[in-house]
Amino acid sequence: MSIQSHITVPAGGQKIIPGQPMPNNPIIPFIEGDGIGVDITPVMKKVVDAAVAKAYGGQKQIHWMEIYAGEKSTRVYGSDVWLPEETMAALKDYVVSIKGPMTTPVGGGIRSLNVALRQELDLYVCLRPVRYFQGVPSPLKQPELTDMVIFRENTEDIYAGIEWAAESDNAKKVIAFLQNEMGVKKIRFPETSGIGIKPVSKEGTRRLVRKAIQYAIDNDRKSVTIVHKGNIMKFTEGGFRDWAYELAKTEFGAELIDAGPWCKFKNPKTGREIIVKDAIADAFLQQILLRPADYDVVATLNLNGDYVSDALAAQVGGIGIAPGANLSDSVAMFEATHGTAPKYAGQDKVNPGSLILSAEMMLRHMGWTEAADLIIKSMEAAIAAKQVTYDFARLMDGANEVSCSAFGDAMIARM
Ligand SMILES: NC(=O)C1=CN([C@@H]2O[C@H](COP(=O)(O)OP(=O)(O)OC[C@H]3O[C@@H](n4cnc5c(N)ncnc54)[C@H](OP(=O)(O)O)[C@@H]3O)[C@@H](O)[C@H]2O)C=CC1
Ligand SMILES: O=C(O)CCC(=O)C(=O)O
Ligand SMILES: [Mg+2]
Repeated sequence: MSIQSHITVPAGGQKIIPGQPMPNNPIIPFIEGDGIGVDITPVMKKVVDAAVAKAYGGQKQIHWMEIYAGEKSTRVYGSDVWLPEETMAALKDYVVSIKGPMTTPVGGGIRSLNVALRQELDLYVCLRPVRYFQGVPSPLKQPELTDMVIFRENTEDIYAGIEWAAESDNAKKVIAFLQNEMGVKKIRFPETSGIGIKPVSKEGTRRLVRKAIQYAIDNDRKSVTIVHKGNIMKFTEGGFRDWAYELAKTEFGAELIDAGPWCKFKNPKTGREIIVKDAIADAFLQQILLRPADYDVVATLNLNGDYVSDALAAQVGGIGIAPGANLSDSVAMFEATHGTAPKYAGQDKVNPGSLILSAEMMLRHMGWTEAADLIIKSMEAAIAAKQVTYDFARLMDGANEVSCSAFGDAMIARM
C-alpha cells in the first residue's frame, strides 16, 4: 500500500535545476522543526520574504513548500513515520532547502534524524561561519577578533552510529572478536562496556579538506587549521591530519614551513599566502578563547566540529546567532547550529537569528546577494537599536527585550 502524499507543490513556483539560472520564483522546501521550530521557522520565512520583496521590488519571490520530518511528520503521516520517503525525495529533487531543529533522545529511542539526513543526502560539509555582530553581548573582551569558518566533516566519525549497548549480545560478540581475534587486552570492563566504532576515511577527509582550502582561496582567508585528536586516536583523527596535509601539498602545491608539518602556498587568486596548520582539539578549545585572531578557516571531524561550533558561537553571543549549511556537491540544506531548546517551545521567546542567518547563507548560495545583504544590514540595525530577544537582553545594558516574532519585525522595519 503506498503512503498518501502530504506535500503540496506551490502553484506558480519553479524547481531549481543545477547548472541552470536561478528562477525568479524558486520552490524552497522547508521543515518546520521540533520544539522552538514552531517559533523560529515562521519568523525566518517572514523576514526572508520581506528582504526578497524589498531587494527585488516584487520581481523575485520564494515559493515555500512544507515538507515533514520529526515530530510533525509523526502527526501528519502516522506515529512511526519520522522521515518520510517523499521528504527525502523532495530534499534531493529541489536541491536547496532549509530546516528547523529536530529532537534526538539521549540514550535510547530513535537515532538522530538530523544526522540521518546528512548521511543519506551525503551532505558531507557542515559549514558554520562564526562572526561577531557589533553590540551583541559576549564573554570576551574583544569578541570582534573571532572570525572563523568551520568546515565540519558531516558523514563519518562516531556519528555513523555504529555502536552496541553494554551487555547486549552484539556487544558481547564484538568484544569477544576483539579479544580473541584481534588480541585486544585493554578493554577495562569487558562485561559491562558499550562499544562504538569510529570510521574516518581518506576519501571523506580529502573531500572535506578540499572544500575548506578552496573556501580559503575564494574568500581570501589567511589560514586553514586542521583540528584533530590525532595524538590519541592515531589512525582516525591522526589519519585526518595526515591526509589533510597531504592534500594541501598534492592538490594545492603547499610547501613545508621549516621542518613542517605546517605548510603554506600562494593563493592563486590574490597572491597572498595561505598557511595550513594543525591543532590538537583540547588545546584548540583554549586557544580560540585566548588567541582567536590566530584562527580563520577550520577543518575538523564530526564530533570535534560539533563541540567547536557551540563553543565558538558562545564567543560571539551564543547559539541564538549561529547559522549553518549542510552541503553535498549537488544539494544544500541550511539549518541553525542550535537544537530544539524544548523548554522554550511555543513561547515566542527565543532568538530566531540563527535560522534567519542560515537563510541568509541560503540566499547567498542562490545568488540573491542583495536580499542576503538586507538581512545582515537589518539584523545589525535591530541589535544596534537594542531590540533583542531574551538571550542577548539578559547580558546587555539598556536592552529592550522583544519576542521572537517582534525581533523579526524589528529587522523588517529596518530594511
Ligand atoms: N540540528 C539540529 O536539529 C540539532 C538538534 N539538537 C537536538 O535538540 C535537542 C535539545 O538539545 P540541547 O542540548 O538542549 O541544545 P539546544 O541547542 O536545543 O539548547 C541549549 C540552550 O541553548 C540556548 N538556545 C538554543 N537555541 C536558542 C535560540 N534560538 N535562542 C536563544 N537561545 C537558544 C538556550 O540556552 P538558555 O537555557 O541559556 O536560555 C538553550 O537552553 C536535543 O534533542 C538535541 O539532540 C541539538 C543540536 C542541533
Ligand atoms: O542531531 C542532533 O540531535 C544533534 C546535532 C548537533 O548537535 C549538531 O549538528 O550540531
Ligand atoms: Mg551540535
